[in-house]
Amino acid sequence: MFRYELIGTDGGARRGVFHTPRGPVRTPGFMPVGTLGTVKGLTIDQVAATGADMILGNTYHLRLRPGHETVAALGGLHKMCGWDGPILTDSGGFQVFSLGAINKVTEHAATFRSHIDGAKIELTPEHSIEIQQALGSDVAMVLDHVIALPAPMTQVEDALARSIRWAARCRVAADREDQALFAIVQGGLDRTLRQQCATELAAMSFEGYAVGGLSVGEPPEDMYTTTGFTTPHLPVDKPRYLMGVGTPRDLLENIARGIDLFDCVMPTRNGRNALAFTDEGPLKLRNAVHKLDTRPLMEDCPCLACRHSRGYLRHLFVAGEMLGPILLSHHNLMYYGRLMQATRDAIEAGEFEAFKNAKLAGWGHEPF
Ligand SMILES: CC(C)(C)OC(=O)NCc1c[nH]c2nc(N)[nH]c(=O)c12
Ligand SMILES: [Zn+2]
Repeated sequence: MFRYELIGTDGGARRGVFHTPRGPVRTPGFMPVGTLGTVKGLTIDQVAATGADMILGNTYHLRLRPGHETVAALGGLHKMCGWDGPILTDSGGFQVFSLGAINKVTEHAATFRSHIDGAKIELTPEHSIEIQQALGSDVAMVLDHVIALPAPMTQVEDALARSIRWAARCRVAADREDQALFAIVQGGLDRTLRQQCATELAAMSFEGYAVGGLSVGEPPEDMYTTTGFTTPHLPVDKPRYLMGVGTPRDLLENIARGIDLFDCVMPTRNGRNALAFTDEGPLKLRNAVHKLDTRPLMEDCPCLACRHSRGYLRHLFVAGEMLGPILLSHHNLMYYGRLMQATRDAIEAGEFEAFKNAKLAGWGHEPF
């Protein structure tokens, strides 16, 4: 049902394919975020046109609205959204700790109040799996205890140990052959904790391994170092997924350290806010400098925005037209999708290092 095929490597970078019942996921690959069953502002066909093989949904959000039973009644997440490719759902671990009015975490569950109607919800590892099975995603994530960094080492260790126990409970509860289960490595920025956690989870059998608890605002170099000493302790024959990451630079630096999959709201959220990703670095399109610029964002980009001038895109944002966020979201996802395609080609050609350095030079120092 699920198999990761390693096609080749170039230094620490891996070229592979993650085979799923709903089709192959080419790696390195980027997953557009479709939190509430929609990649905000784009039709599912426009998302497919960006080259995405797998999209992400969120257990926490869909559990609150419209509810996992409603999604199931509408035929499941694929049918409801009209996406027949692979879907990965996050377990709620991150969202509960970053969105939910968290009351308490016990060994049994993370209990929180809905940010929509204040309803009290008890998210146990078993309930998270139950929701993901009702949504019918192809890849489910274990429920992890995510804590904001920086945090005292005792807290990091306590959350890590609970995350491992919860991962074991998710493994027991997950009984759908057609749904893969990915584990999540936590441990802050600590080498020993990260390696211990990776080793322990690798000894349990999961179809893939995520690195969580990063992209937290720590300096990018600390994230890269942490990824670098974590991935060597993960199975070679399973995909590695760095959650919630990141900028174009983050993607290439982490691919160089053995990461295969990414998800991030950056391209879509920044697209809605008039920031365009290009090979010369990000452009803020509300800036008056673009007012009379007849050039597209990028000459060779096949997206819906690049049929127009920068001046027109600026006008749409200044006028508050809904087309602005739609066009720029499409461009940014196309940019990430084409960056991943070019990366896969560079790894196959054994030219990844030179490719990465050329991209970094073009981007300059992003203000992220
Ligand atoms: C900012 C803090 C440190 C809270 O977490 C992260 O940025 N962590 C990255 C992240 C994104 N999505 C996730 N989903 C889950 N289940 N667990 C995670 O750690 C993450
Ligand atoms: Zn474009």
